[in-house]
Amino acid sequence: MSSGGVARVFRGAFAHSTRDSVLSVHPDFVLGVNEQGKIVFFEDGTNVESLSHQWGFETSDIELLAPHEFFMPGMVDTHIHAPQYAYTGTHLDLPLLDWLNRYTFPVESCYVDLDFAQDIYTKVVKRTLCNGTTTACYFATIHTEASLLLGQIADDFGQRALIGKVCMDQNSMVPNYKEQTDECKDETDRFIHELLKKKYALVKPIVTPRFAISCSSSLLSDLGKIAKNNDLHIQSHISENKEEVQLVKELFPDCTSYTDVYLKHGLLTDKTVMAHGCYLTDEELMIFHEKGAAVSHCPNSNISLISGFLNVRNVLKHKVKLGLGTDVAGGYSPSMLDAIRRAMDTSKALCIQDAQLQPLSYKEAFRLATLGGSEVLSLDDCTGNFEVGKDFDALRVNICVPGSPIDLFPRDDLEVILEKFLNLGDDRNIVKVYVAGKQVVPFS
Ligand SMILES: Nc1nc2[nH]cnc2c(=O)[nH]1
Ligand SMILES: [Zn+2]
Repeated sequence: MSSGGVARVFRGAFAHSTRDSVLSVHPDFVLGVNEQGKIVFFEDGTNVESLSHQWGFETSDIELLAPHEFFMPGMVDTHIHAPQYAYTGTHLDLPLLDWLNRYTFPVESCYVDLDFAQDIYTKVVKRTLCNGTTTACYFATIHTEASLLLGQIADDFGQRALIGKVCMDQNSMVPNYKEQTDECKDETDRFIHELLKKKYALVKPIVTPRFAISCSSSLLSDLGKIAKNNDLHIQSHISENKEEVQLVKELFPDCTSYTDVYLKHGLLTDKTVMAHGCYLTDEELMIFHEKGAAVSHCPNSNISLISGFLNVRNVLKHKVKLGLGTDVAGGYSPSMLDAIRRAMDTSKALCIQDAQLQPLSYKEAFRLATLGGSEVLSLDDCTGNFEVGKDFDALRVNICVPGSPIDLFPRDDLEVILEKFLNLGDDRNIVKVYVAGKQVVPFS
């Protein structure tokens, strides 16, 4: 395409969320992307002639979408365990703490083997990208080299990612899967500095205490300081399961709540994302709000491990930032479309118990999977919707691909098409994926 600051122009249907609107649909819009992958205009299709003069492109160079196609923002998986992809879809017969000891820790300890890591990490990055995850917030394992490899693979395939080397210095059940406190702190420092040194445009480190049960107070404090000194994101788990909440109470008797454990160790900031939160009290949610910390709702995992139901309405009522996570492999699906569906199911299950509650709409679930996720990861200045100035992270969705699981009817408008895709669609319908303006699916 001609120069003048625009590299690609698309025309067709777009759907996204904005700060003011949970769903905004545009049946005929034009969007321009510059060489840096940023959106430079997003306007009504009737403005195409003036835009072509202003930006110096030929209208014949515009990529036109078919009537059964639309663009939506790429989805943000705010919580996924890359190493657990090795056993996704299996081992869902135990509650959280037994599940960790019996299945998770033994598998994660294998990532000292970089060939094994290379295979699984390549597969999880490819699988999530094909399913429309343009941004992923990953837990890796305790191994620095394998965690760096995950960063390299995400960069190679063009996925936007936060990568966490897992920190844990307590593990009585699988004692070979932990580090000494000093070693864990030093390796975390090394991981952060090595990853930052790579200068990957879209891949950054995130400080990752596994959860309060796996970490000594001294390690938690060190990690809080590392995050502060380097202005880094933080991720962990909180209040996922009742047995876990009880154990945290016993391990940290000086703390008034699970939230207080992270708060006292400097781990609750406006760049923190905590997974699950099923049993957070209103007081704890108020602390989340005050600190600007976020919750990752992982509904598939919450049901699969029989952990609990997060009341999304209550989290939103407290104005706590909220997004969705697959939580592979506690959640058996790596697809954010599944997270959207399970979030709506969970909300409806809660409505069965409490008729006063308003169920989550598909529009709200769509927002959580896109703009909400970007807010959770404090990346909403560069991704999450199609606002001018943001990176073009997008899915080109085609409802009528061969073998499509969706049937369209003549009266189906764009909102209906979107709702059908969210409820019935899959990776066959995601014909192209863009991250920061670059086409990353189909793979080159
Ligand atoms: N679902 C889940 N919860 C956790 N809590 C601590 N570690 C984990 C994990 O790997 N998965
Ligand atoms: Zn998790």
